[in-house]
Amino acid sequence: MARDWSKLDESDVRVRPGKGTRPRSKRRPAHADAVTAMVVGKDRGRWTCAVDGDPAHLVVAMRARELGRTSVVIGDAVDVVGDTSGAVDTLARIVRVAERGSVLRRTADDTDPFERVVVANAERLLIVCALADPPPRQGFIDRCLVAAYAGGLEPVLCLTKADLAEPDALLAAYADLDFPVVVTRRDDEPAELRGMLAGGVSALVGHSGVGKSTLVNRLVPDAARRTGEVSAVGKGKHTSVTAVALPLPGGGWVVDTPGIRSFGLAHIEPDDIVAAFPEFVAVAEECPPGCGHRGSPEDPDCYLDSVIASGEARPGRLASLRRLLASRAGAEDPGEA
Ligand SMILES: Nc1nc2c(ncn2[C@@H]2O[C@H](COP(=O)(O)OP(=O)(O)OP(=O)(O)O)[C@@H](O)[C@H]2O)c(=O)[nH]1
Ligand SMILES: [Zn+2]
Repeated sequence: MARDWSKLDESDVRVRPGKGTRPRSKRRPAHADAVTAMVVGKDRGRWTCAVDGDPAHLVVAMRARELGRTSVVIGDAVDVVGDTSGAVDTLARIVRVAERGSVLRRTADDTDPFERVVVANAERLLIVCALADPPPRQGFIDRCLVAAYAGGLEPVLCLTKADLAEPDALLAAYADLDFPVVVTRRDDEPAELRGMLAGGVSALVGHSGVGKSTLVNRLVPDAARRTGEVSAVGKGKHTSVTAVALPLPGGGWVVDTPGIRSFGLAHIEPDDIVAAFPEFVAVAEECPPGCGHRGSPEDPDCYLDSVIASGEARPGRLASLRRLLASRAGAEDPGEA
């Protein structure tokens, strides 16, 4: 997703053919007065941006014409010009979008064949999964992990409804993956989770009914009001909010992603997943070209097993890695994740 901004600035140069001795191009100032902001809401061609990341300084902006159809999503770091006071009925302009540090893509579906980025620059992906009601689905968690690792986000697994079932079996299933797991229940303060989410942007995913709203309302005391506010600023109230970043009282943001039921994994290469398992990276380069690293029977010449044989990695790590590779390949849980 790296963009070359020097190139993009050249779209500022307007060439007028056939005007005699007039200068054939005019270089506009490169928006020296721009302020930087984080996109926290998106609704029908209007973006809500927090100037300098300040949740109290929200500005509604449109996309400057020179950006064309450049994608601008929640979490993007943007440069904004024009009236950036945030006063009612003002409209600023987004003139630049910074290179993204991480991306979360939703999967293509019937209404849109492209895997679009829904959240940019999130530090972590909070995978919310109920221990019961609805029953946990490991296939879903695995696909979320693939999306997180490949997109450059740190996964955090949040197991909810601990009053209904024990977390032991799920904890065991992920013990080899070395990412943080937190267990919550509605009648407990989510203090540990609060600590994990402090600072940076956390994107939240989970099936309907797992307790995301319950959690968000706990973490962001005025979440309901803010959701309305962000969608209402400047344009009147709309209901079609796709994703919204909500400020955490202790700093940082949570992004709920309603409607995101699965992630786009089609563009992900096996090596993108291996990259999240440092002890296998070097050896993976010795595999035959195009190796999917899944071992027999899919990749009988895969070299990763040698790391286990030499004792440099735990067998559980390779098993977990291969489970994720299978998940990416759609071997498990095909269709909806
Ligand atoms: N027993 C129990 N029920 C819970 C817990 N957390 C949430 N629930 C219940 O589970 C149901 C779904 O919770 P929500 O917070 O609405 O779930 P959600 O993930 O936001 O669901 P959607 O809005 O459909 O995406 C509600 O009836 C909650 O009261 C919990 O820790 N224990
Ligand atoms: Zn291999």
